[in-house]
Amino acid sequence: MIEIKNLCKSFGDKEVLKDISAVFESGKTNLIIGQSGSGKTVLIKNLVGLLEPTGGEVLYDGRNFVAMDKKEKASLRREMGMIFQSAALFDSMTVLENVMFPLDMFSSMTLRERIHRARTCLDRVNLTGTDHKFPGELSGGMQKRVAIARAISLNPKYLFCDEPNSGLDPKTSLVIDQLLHSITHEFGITTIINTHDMNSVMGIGENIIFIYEGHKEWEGVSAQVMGSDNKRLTDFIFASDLLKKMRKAALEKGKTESFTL
Ligand SMILES: Nc1ncnc2c1ncn2[C@@H]1O[C@H](COP(=O)(O)OP(=O)(O)OP(=O)(O)O)[C@@H](O)[C@H]1O
Repeated sequence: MIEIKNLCKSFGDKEVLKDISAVFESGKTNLIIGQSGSGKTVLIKNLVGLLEPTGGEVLYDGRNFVAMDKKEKASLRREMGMIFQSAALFDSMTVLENVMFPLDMFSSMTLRERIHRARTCLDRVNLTGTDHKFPGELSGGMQKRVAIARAISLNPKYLFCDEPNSGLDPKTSLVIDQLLHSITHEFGITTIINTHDMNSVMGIGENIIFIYEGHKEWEGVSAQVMGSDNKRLTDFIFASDLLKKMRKAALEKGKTESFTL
């Protein structure tokens, strides 16, 4: 579980995160949503230590990350997996080498054990047999799955995903969402996903934090989005006329709980 308490972040006079408190539970897909520029990436960067908060606490299962020294932070970082917007794979390395990279860097496993572990992770994301391919030979969805395999190679307790569906078609995005969801449940990971994807919100939003201009405007689960009377949230989620009409029709039929995009 990750808990943030009164988190603030400013750049000079510019206040980007304003007193955000939230709990991200383990074994759940926690989503951070919000308009472009609302502060989602800055929030994730504060969580993983790429930025220092101006105020507040970040607690990893009770351990205050902000107050840790460099060595303690480095050790906690080994419990984190990260998936970036672009899959951020090493183009000159094979798929297997990419997945082995964190193991090479941070584990004391033998070569045989590292290969075995990397292959197990590739099997888990349905990429058996792609060991010797290079990222450039794979589709965008397959590259994301390699990135997921790499992110779980060290058995992370915490998984951070920045826009995991960017650049993917809706069907492939669903595959990635389902994979992240099932891995999260299977291994009891605290997963935090920064997303714009409304299918993800409705499909895997087990805990949703909606950030508006740097503050937490709303939180809930996907089944509560539809019936919410928070106008900023519904304007954001149901941005197009088509979605507004679908929401209206579903509300009229009283189908707020079962609505999916
Ligand atoms: N290093 C920085 N220095 C100054 N301002 C920054 C810095 N990083 C981010 N910001 C500002 O913080 C605000 C929030 O940015 P952030 O990248 O978190 O938005 P976002 O919600 O992730 O947007 P998007 O969905 O487009 O990625 C923006 O106004 C941005 O310009």
